[in-house]
Amino acid sequence: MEKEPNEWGPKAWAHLSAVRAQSPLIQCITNYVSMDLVANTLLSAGASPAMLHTIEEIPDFTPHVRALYVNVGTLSANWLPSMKAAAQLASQLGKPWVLDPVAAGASGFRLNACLELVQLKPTVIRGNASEIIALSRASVGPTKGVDSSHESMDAMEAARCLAEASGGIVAVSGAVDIVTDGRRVVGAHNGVPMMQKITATGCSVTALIAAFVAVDPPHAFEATASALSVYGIAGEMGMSMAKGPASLRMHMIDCLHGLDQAALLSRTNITALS
Ligand SMILES: Nc1ncnc2c1ncn2[C@@H]1O[C@H](COP(=O)(O)OP(=O)(O)OP(=O)(O)O)[C@@H](O)[C@H]1O
Ligand SMILES: Cc1ncsc1CCO
Ligand SMILES: [Mg+2]
Repeated sequence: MEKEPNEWGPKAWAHLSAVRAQSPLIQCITNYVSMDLVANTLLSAGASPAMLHTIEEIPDFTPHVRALYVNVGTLSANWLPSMKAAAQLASQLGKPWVLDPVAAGASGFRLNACLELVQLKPTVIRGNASEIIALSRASVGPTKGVDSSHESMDAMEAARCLAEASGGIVAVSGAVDIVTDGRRVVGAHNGVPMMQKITATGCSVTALIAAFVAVDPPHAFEATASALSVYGIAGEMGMSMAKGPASLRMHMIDCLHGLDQAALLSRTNITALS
């Protein structure tokens, strides 16, 4: 899609600059597969990650974080109470929290866990198309597990419904990243297909959304679209040096760390979809 010059480049730069200046502390209750890439993505963006998940620590630690990130990727029954307790406390304290409903439709247990977490009013939910469709319909179904079997555009209506039902922002990643608050819908057109061949890039962009929302809680919609675009730009710039998924992973971290204003302003590609 042709890029239109608009106000999104400066917004994305303002968010990234604020993360770099403030280094917000982000509590991450995330899956085992993603912990390393999530922490490195947050650090390279300028945020401060902490992977604390045991329930005993939540009353002391969660009040000090700027945002909470909950990801159900390697869910087990003994982790769910921590996720709920941290989400509940974050909500009570007026802190943003962000949900990644990995493989939401893979089992009844996982779907119910995600629906219970949605009841705790996440500021943002970011999933791939299959995850957002499963969550919006509250249905367990044929699934490719953590990967999507739908295009992001197929999930636009599901995303809008879920945003209305949850009262938060919903983002669907894919070739076009869709962001909606139930009324407005924008698409972020950055990124490269090879990002799907690196495990936990989705988990990592959700964590980046938490960092961007942490520095601008009143504008969670804008912060979410900005984070998706910035991560996509790191992918585009990294791809020009990469030989495959493993080196793209490394170059993306470097590019996110080094991303400057000129590159960001010229590459940010966010457009209205409704
Ligand atoms: N076809 C594509 N073109 C460009 N960028 C893409 C494409 N598909 C995915 N991406 C980007 O890759 C990142 C991960 O999105 P994806 O939809 O693969 O997440 P996911 O399925 O939740 O991944 P994971 O579960 O492995 O963390 C996002 O930043 C997204 O914008
Ligand atoms: C592969 C995988 N399995 C559970 S979580 C995860 C990381 C990508 O979502
Ligand atoms: Mg995912």
